[in-house]
Amino acid sequence: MFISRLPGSRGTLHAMTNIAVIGGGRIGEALIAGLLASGRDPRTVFVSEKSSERATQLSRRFGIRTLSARDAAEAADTIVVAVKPGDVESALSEIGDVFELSDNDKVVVSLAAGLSTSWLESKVPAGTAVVRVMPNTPMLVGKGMCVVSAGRYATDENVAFVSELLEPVGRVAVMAESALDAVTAVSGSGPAYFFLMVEAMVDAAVALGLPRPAAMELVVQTFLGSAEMFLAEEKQTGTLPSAVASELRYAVTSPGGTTAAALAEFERQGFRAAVLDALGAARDRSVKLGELY
Ligand SMILES: NC(=O)C1=CN([C@@H]2O[C@H](COP(=O)(O)OP(=O)(O)OC[C@H]3O[C@@H](n4cnc5c(N)ncnc54)[C@H](O)[C@@H]3O)[C@@H](O)[C@H]2O)C=CC1
Ligand SMILES: O=C(O)[C@@H]1CCC=N1
Repeated sequence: MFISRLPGSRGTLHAMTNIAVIGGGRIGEALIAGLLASGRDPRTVFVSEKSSERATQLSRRFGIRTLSARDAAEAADTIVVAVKPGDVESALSEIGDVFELSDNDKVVVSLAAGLSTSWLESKVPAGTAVVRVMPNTPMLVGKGMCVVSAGRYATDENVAFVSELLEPVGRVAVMAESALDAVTAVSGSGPAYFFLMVEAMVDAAVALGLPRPAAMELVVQTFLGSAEMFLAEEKQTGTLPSAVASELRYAVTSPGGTTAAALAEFERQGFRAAVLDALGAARDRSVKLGELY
């Protein structure tokens, strides 16, 4: 069910592949920025964006062409749909006849939360290869987490192709589609939980009398360094068991010390229960989004 690859193991398969990104919003931009920062030729990326102001911004920022959804899809082998779930149907209808007219097999990659591959397949000509991906915004800096699931007509080659296309923007895992609602709750929405924690800690630090810029530096560097410790462990041992989190936490927690006092307060305030309920709510919302359209 789970094949995970570290970034950096990319091949050359995608050097010449044209990619159409339909929807140049936050996640579309993160993908484009990550792909270009990794060395992809801007002439191989097209964006279609409803807002002309946004389209101009993207084209200026990245030196890529902005086209209509139909023209972008026609020019590309890989069509990435990066619009809100409620806009996916109309975006796909705009490119409808491109599949029939084209002599190459195009792959449709949906980044939309909640929408199943079977629903997506019902909006494109029968037999079209559809791959569902749950990305996250750290793609912007090449540190994304993308989980890839194959639709009914997507071959192993299609999945390998899409995985390789995404490797330059972070880590890629292949999972069964049944996992994707939970994945969305964990890694798709996850950056927002982290940013909330940063905000909360910075505000708390200010309440303790630290200047806000210093508080921000302390918090961000602490999280960055802590995350790097996991990577160091993985590099050293080749695995990342969840017990590593406990061990690293124990190493900070002196008996009767400051950390133990803080952790006891987190437990008293129901921190773990809040996390459990929050991720459950995100998972349920993803399921619901799939039923809405
Ligand atoms: N923002 C995030 O962190 C993540 C978002 N996603 C998924 O990515 C999709 C996009 O989300 P965001 O980028 O946050 O939304 P967004 O609202 O920032 O971007 C969507 C963009 O699509 C454009 N658009 C709408 N219909 C269009 C059409 N027919 N043709 C061309 N452009 C069109 C809009 O003008 C807008 O700029 C959603 O389906 C969401 O579930 C998935 C993972 C993470
Ligand atoms: O909030 C959302 O619906 C999207 C999907 C995952 C992250 N952002």
